[in-house]
Amino acid sequence: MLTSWNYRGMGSSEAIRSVLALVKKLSLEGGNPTPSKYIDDFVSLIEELEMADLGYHVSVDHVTTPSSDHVALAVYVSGKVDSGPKPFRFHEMWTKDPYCMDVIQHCCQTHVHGSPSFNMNSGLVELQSSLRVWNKTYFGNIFFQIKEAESALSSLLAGPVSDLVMVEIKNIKEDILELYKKDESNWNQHSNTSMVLEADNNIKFFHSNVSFRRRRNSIDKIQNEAGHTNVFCDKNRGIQLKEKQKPHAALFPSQATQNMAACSLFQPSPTSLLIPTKSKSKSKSPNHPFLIKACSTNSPDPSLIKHRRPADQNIREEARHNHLSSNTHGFSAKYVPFNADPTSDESYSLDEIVYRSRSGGLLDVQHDMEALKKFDGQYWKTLFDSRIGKTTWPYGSGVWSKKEWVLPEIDSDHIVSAFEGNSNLFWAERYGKETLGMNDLWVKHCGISHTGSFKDLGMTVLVSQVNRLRKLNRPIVGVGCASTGDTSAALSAYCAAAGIPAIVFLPTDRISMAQLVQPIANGAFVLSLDTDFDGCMQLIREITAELPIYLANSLNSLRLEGQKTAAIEILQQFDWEVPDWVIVPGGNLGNIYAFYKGFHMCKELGLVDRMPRLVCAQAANANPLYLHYKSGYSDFKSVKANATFASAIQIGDPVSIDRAVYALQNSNGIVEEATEEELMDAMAQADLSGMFICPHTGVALSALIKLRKSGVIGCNDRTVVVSTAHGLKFTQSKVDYHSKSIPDMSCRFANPPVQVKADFGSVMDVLKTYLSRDQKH
Ligand SMILES: N[C@@H](CCOP(=O)(O)O)C(=O)O
Repeated sequence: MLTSWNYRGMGSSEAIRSVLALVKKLSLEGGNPTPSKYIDDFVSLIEELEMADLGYHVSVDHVTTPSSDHVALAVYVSGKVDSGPKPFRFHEMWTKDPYCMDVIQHCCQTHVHGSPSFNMNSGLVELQSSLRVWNKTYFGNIFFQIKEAESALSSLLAGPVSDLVMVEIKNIKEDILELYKKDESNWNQHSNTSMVLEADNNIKFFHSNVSFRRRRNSIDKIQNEAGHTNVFCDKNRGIQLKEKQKPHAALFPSQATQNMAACSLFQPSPTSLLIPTKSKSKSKSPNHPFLIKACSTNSPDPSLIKHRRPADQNIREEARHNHLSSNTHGFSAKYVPFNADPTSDESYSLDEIVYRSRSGGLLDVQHDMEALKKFDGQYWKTLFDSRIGKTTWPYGSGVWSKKEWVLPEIDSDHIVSAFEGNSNLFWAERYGKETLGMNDLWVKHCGISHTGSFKDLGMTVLVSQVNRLRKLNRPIVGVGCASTGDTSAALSAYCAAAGIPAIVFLPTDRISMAQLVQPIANGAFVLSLDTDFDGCMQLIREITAELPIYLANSLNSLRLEGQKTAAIEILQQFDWEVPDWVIVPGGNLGNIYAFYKGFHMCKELGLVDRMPRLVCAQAANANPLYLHYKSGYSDFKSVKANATFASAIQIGDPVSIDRAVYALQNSNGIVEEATEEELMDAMAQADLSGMFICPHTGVALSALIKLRKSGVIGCNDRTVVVSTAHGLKFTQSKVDYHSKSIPDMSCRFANPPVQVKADFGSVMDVLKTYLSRDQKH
């Protein structure tokens, strides 16, 4: 051992401490020794030690002439150094772990047969050894546990990735995160201990140690998303980090670095940090392969980036590489006649271009439920939950996170998605309480979406299938739809994203300016037709029968496969608890069936045990379903739809009437209607509570108001109102309402702007009036 012995009493090893004790004794006896006197004393101390027979042999090989209060010594210590039992030290970090309390409680409860002091003493003795054992097993092998988990993860990632494997991957990643947390506590504890032991005793030693560690652990290059590395070298200091962040985190990982680790576990993080290895030091600094890993500056460790997407790959290619699109469980779906006789064997591949059954009826997408049922409800819930909010292609989408239930056979490579879905479920606290006396009212904001309406959910599916068919060289020259504004906006955007021509038929002057400009901006071929939606729908059906233009209206049952995911999402957002009521505005009536189908699948596959009751809400000016419902679903008669502020549901001959009736009959459903005044008041009143809804959502809220008044919906019923489009698409109707320019409408909740002269007195006057009025309220 080479050491520098400070005769004023500083040292570090056990042997030297023993020597120091004797030196101090000597000092007390003989006064403060001078350096030269000290050398003699030291030699005799060594002899004393020898004679004391402490179980080890100590000898001084060389002593320099002291030039300061430090003397260089070569001290040999051999034999067993018995420093006595290691003192028990209670670690603060233990208290942060819930299992620690179990250990403590167990030890406190086991000794109940002696006197209280005996019990306490026995408990403490046992606690001491139990905590030691627990600490060793729990914190002692984290490094190996991390290694094991990582290698399990690597093998899983290297093999074909099935859905079960994905769940396993997720679990392992979560385990690794937990281990990192433990590791962090462990090293925080150790850093504190080191500080107490070393820093207070030897500040210089501590700082030189820290400087060494800082140099060794500093970041010398940062790899960006494109795989390029920025090197930060400073000749004077060796290696220096230019970024604002200092690399202290590398010494003992902080919460921030843990969060970054978490980030990099689940998704490629924009920047990977590479730390140079200076030596195979015995540093206790933990080695975090996902975040910070030692690697040579010149030859980066390839394993460092094994979980990151290579720089020249995008998320779609990454999915391809990881076989994320493989349908290893053989899930499948086909078209069958809607509500078909179970004995019918009529069916079509989803790759066929077919919109009607042989008898001219509607079609439905039927999934192989037996294949899906091989996995229980818990499996599906876990799988769907694991995909929320990621950027993994294509599961980051609320629709494609349920891919197995939507289009199981499509290759992820063919999917056209804007990561739609995952829309906000808004707790309408104030509106619910003040307007309806309800405390569990929710608004599912499907309009907070890529093109501002729920149509995105269906359109991603339809355009993806078209994309696939075109890749399979099927002769599809474009995709067309008739629209009241939202379908055309969604179709145009998704087609533009995929480079597929979109053709939209719009009724002149019947859609909002915002809705009209959407397909125009997205490059669709826009036909403004002098008819209503029903006229446009009739025309597009005829045209698509003649030309190889794929029909994108919800007559095409593919659309509903995407739309049904909104229902699954609601359940998911309630942690798989079923609401009592779901209220959906209805026009062409595909959506009410889509909601039914989503809820029904969740029940059939064991994710939930019941269905909510459905309510379909129509504008009184376009109410064919309401009239049909009132007639007890006898003969359906289409109507001439009159102008309504809820222009997107101004439809008199809904394509999906049979689907809607089926959905309502099988969910103990109700149909309600709303006059123009009711729907506009409901919209304005909801807006005054902080929403900004579309008139169609106003129709749904009017239905709710009526059902609350009649007592059908109870004050504690958990109720979800589906908001179908973004309010910003319908600003003109709001402007008309708030400027009270709608004939025969009192506009009770209008809040028109006040014109005021731009001088202090005038502004004060109007404010005084306003504020005193406010106080009276
Ligand atoms: N409200 C729709 C009308 C068309 O309905 P769809 O279900 O066939 O898309 C629209 O926004 O165009």
